[in-house]
Amino acid sequence: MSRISCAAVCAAPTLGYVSDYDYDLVVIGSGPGGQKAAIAAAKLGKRVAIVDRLEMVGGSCLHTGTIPSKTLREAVLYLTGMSQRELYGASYRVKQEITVADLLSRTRHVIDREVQVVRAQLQRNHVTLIAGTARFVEPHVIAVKGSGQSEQARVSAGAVVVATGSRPARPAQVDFDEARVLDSDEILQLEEIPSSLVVVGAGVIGIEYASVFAALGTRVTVVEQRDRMLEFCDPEIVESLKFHLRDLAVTFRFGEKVVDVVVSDRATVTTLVSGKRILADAVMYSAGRQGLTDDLGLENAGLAADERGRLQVDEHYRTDVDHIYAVGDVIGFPALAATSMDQGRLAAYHAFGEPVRELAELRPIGIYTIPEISYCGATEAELTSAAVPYEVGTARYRELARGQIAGDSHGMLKLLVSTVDRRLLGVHLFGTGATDLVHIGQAVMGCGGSVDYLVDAVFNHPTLSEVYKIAALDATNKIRALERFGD
Ligand SMILES: Cc1cc2nc3c(=O)[nH]c(=O)nc-3n(C[C@H](O)[C@H](O)[C@H](O)COP(=O)(O)OP(=O)(O)OC[C@H]3O[C@@H](n4cnc5c(N)ncnc54)[C@H](O)[C@@H]3O)c2cc1C
Ligand SMILES: NC(=O)c1ccc[n+]([C@@H]2O[C@H](COP(=O)([O-])OP(=O)(O)OC[C@H]3O[C@@H](n4cnc5c(N)ncnc54)[C@H](O)[C@@H]3O)[C@@H](O)[C@H]2O)c1
Repeated sequence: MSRISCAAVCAAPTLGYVSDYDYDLVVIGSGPGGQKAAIAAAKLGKRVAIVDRLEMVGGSCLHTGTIPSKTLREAVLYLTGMSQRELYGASYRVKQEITVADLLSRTRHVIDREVQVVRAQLQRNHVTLIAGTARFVEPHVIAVKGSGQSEQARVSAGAVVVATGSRPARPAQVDFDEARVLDSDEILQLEEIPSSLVVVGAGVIGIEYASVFAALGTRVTVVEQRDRMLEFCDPEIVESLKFHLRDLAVTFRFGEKVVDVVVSDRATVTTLVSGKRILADAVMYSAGRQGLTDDLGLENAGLAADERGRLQVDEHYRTDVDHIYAVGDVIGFPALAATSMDQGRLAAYHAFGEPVRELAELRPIGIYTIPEISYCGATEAELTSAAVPYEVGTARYRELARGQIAGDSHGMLKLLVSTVDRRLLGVHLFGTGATDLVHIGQAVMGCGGSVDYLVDAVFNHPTLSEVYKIAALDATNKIRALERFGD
């Protein structure tokens, strides 16, 4: 175990209190939640340490989750030539035989660069990085074990932020062999691209990976116990995604549950409750995640996790023990890198009495399937059940010059607009750049803007952003027609 000290380590607290503890704050876990908690406290002049295994600096977000999966997607889009096929024809490829090495070299490069960024940020904010695995021995005392499993350090802390993240849930009856039967954290270790793959669980992780492998030419079967997938999204957009995935030879088995997976050195057979058997090169489980609290010694801190390893917190991310906070995946929903970062920052502010504003309620969802999906605000189903009258404005990328230039004819935007006061209530996107474009709608809605702003604003041409203007015109044309009918 090593302790990587930073220049001018341990700046004295500036807020007028002197602590007997080694650190004012110790953060356990260096993922997005932990990083932002540590830096926020350091910016307040606190003495901060963050504990994680050296090879995990940046968290599972950086090593097995968000960043590698998004980089893999980008590599697949580029090498398969998929996003250019509308322009150059169905047989267009940048590389004929794509190997795991081709894909992983890009992923490795991005991870290495990002680790450097995280370490540099911690260093320049004078956060001490303690390498190892942390465990509570007392509510204010944390023992750190190195790779040899022996205790290497003991540190005391005025406040603690637990940001230990999550791991994939693994059903006990399935024999994960790290070669053909894998969970979603292990999928990046595949030695070759499978020609067929069973994905168990059609949550966000399952569907993102299903679309990446389908784009690579793998025959994918998705098994999902519920009757539908991504039920929180706009059903029309989910239908469009399913259409695209089926077109890439994805088979969906909804309302089906896996009972058994048998593996040999050549293949796997997945058996469903209905009796169906699916032969495939590999199986990936993406059937939910479990908070990482098993070995944290929570009992020594006066805490307990629920059956899914999660810690309960109040609105300030404080656990039942006043000086211990928890953020990120370890507190469960929404379990996103996006939200974990802000939770970390807010927890640190609260711990040191810094005034905070609550996070804006309006939060975007981004799903990096191929094509991607993103939305913000209300869905049609929510507005209908709340009896809020609205009109829909729709625009398709194929109507945009930029859509033609980019070779995306299937992309679309749906705007949901109040017919009472013309406020924007929801935006739903499908296609190229959806996860970026959503922020235009988010900003307008966040400022209480109306559809008229989008009609009157001048947009750069040719851009995909113009999709907002066309959808806004569509919505206002419909509203006007109805109003005229009313007169
Ligand atoms: C495949 C996949 C794709 C995803 N895609 C997205 C996406 O596109 N957008 C998005 O917003 N979110 C996405 N997520 C979710 C996102 O990755 C997580 O929400 C985020 O990483 C949670 O951050 P965290 O701070 O809770 O910690 P994590 O990133 O989970 O990191 C926790 C860290 O704590 C460390 N740790 C654990 N126990 C200890 C201990 N006892 N001592 C010391 N250190 C410890 C671990 O080593 C790890 O480094 C994805 C997740 C997966 C799995
Ligand atoms: N783009 C993003 O924002 C992004 C990307 C990936 C992951 N994430 C986050 O990661 C978290 C975990 O995602 P996830 O997809 O693993 O979990 P999930 O809980 O969302 O989905 C798991 C799915 O597996 C199904 N399932 C469970 N057991 C099954 C069985 N035996 N047979 C068939 N189906 C089964 C469940 O019904 C469920 O639909 C989510 O909270 C998500 O927000 C976010």
